[in-house]
Amino acid sequence: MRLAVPNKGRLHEPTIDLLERAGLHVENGADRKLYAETVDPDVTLLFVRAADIPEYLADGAADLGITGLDQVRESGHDLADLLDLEFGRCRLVLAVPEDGDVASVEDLAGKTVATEFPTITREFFAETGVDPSIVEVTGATELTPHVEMADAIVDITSTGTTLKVNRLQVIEEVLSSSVRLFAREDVREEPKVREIRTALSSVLSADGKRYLMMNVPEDRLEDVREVIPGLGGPTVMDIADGDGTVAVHAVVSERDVFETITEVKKRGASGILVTEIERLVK
Ligand SMILES: Nc1ncnc2c1ncn2[C@@H]1O[C@H](COP(=O)(O)OP(=O)(O)OP(=O)(O)O)[C@@H](O)[C@H]1O
Ligand SMILES: O=P(O)(O)OC[C@H]1O[C@H](OP(=O)(O)OP(=O)(O)O)[C@H](O)[C@@H]1O
Ligand SMILES: [Mg+2]
Repeated sequence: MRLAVPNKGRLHEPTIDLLERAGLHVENGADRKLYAETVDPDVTLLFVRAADIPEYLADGAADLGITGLDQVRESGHDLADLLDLEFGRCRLVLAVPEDGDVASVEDLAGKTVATEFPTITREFFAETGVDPSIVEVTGATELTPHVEMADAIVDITSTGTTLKVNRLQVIEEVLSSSVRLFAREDVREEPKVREIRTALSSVLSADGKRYLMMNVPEDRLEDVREVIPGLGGPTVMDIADGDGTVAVHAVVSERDVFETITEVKKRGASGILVTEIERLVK
């Protein structure tokens, strides 16, 4: 099974980091290598440009891929969107000069729009019934309205800084994107694909969660139970020679940890331990 991942750019590091945390350790993945083996003999990584990943999947050169939804939409390929990996969040927006004469989509009739995403942009305008000319660029799109190349742009924004610096304002959102695990439709049900999806999902489920362990006098157990927000009920275990004390383990949200500790202590808990969770398979 081949998994295509971004070879550089902002998506490379978080992708490798996620694979490592999911236990899919990358072997011999030295810089400049175009592919690498993983700890799983059945999974090979291909290092490819984020924009090319959909094509690799559609061609059958790779079975799975990690890239932005924007890239898959732009490619026009029909791929299975298996899991939102919750990074690379951005919006594709239609933006115009702050002090210009375009204030709405309708004002773009007969005008020009510059973009790195011509397919998505054409689809967007096809739905509006307005038909501007589309100029394709491969970067620095925000410059084009200032050099009379375009009247508007369709480009990525996340913090909004680049638009602001270039005195551009958003008039429409075209697409909301994030990085996802994609598969070719014909392999989506394969056991190995499910296994990889579960491993990645378990890392996301563990994010922001802590494992809480404590000793509780048996006769206070119900009081303690009441204040543990937990994922399902807590696990209660007998302690050998516990002398009326049981061990209580629970998964709680990181933001609830402080208050939970205060509350369980009040109710007689002792020996409280908090640890990080690497993965949580539901
Ligand atoms: N400012 C941003 N904030 C969040 N996500 C972004 C941002 N810019 C791009 N992305 C996401 O990252 C993907 C790849 O963008 P990035 O600029 O890292 O790679 P690239 O342009 O392909 O890199 P390179 O041109 O160096 O190969 C985009 O398709 C989008 O999904
Ligand atoms: O809203 P912001 O946080 O300012 O981010 C938006 C900018 O980020 C991306 O550019 P990138 O840094 O990838 O440069 P590139 O055009 O060279 O790919 C995108 O094309 C925008 O220009
Ligand atoms: Mg970029």
